[in-house]
Amino acid sequence: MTQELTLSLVGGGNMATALAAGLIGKRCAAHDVHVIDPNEAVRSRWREQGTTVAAVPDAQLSDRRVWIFAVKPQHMKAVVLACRPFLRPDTLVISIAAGITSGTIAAWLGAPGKPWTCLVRCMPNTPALIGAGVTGLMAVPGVSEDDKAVAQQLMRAVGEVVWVKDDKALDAVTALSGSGPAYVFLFLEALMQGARDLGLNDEQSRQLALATLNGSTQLAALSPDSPAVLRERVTSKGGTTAAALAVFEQRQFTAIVHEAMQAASDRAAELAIEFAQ
Ligand SMILES: NC(=O)C1=CN([C@@H]2O[C@H](COP(=O)(O)OP(=O)(O)OC[C@H]3O[C@@H](n4cnc5c(N)ncnc54)[C@H](O)[C@@H]3O)[C@@H](O)[C@H]2O)C=CC1
Ligand SMILES: O=C(O)[C@@H]1CCC=N1
Repeated sequence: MTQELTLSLVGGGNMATALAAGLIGKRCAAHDVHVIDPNEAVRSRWREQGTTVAAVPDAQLSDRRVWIFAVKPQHMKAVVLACRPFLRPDTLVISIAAGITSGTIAAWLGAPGKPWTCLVRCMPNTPALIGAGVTGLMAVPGVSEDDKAVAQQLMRAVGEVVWVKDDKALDAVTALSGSGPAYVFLFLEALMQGARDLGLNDEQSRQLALATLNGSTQLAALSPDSPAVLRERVTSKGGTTAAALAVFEQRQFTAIVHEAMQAASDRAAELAIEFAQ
């Protein structure tokens, strides 16, 4: 364990669970994690893991080094304001909520004209559950190097990290790697369905589709060549791949992906406005 951190996890749902899978045992002990969640079933799950739990924040948590806010964007304002009385001026706050800007959160936590400076916005993704996540991070102006290092250390426990410069870039991260696992799962589902339609059984479809995605992404990561070059090497003139790619092109696959990512990024910007008031 590089550094034992005391942590308050506000919201104990899907993403918090994925983060905790990597953090507990690596960056903090289970008993150093306190989960705040109004849902008793959620609390019970965390209790079984050895964390402490509560339905609401309280003063006993004031000495926690880091508070991670992992509630839905629509709950962020009420939850942040409810927690604010229990934060010390040097408490590092990490928000993983999509959209809600660092400026908005810093204003909720700070005093008029004096926004909170111990704040890092992060956009992790669910492969964190198996230590294969990637997290985009951005720090507000004035954040200390120590706080940035702590945030990075936490997120490194569940995968790779990429720092970006502002909220707009973090919305782009959201559209790529935050939401991205869902795009990949959709593609995987489509490949498996296509294989079944061509006569393969469920197990064969699953094994072949997963190994294809896995092998191709590993090859792309390790190869000095671009994805376009790797794609061309699969594509024989007049062959099967060319026939398939012609359909992708005709149906404007690249444009669809582009449009989908734009929609995700636009939605992040909308959430920022919708739930900032
Ligand atoms: N699921 C994902 O892939 C990712 C989610 N996020 C962000 O993480 C946040 C949480 O998302 P999920 O974990 O998917 O949602 P979720 O619905 O699984 O978890 C949210 C949790 O917050 C709890 N909650 C509701 N009101 C609360 C309150 N007043 N105090 C404390 N806890 C409260 C709920 O009971 C629930 O357990 C969102 O803001 C989302 O944008 C970020 C990256 C990826
Ligand atoms: O769908 C969402 O809004 C969240 C943010 C990124 C992944 N899930």
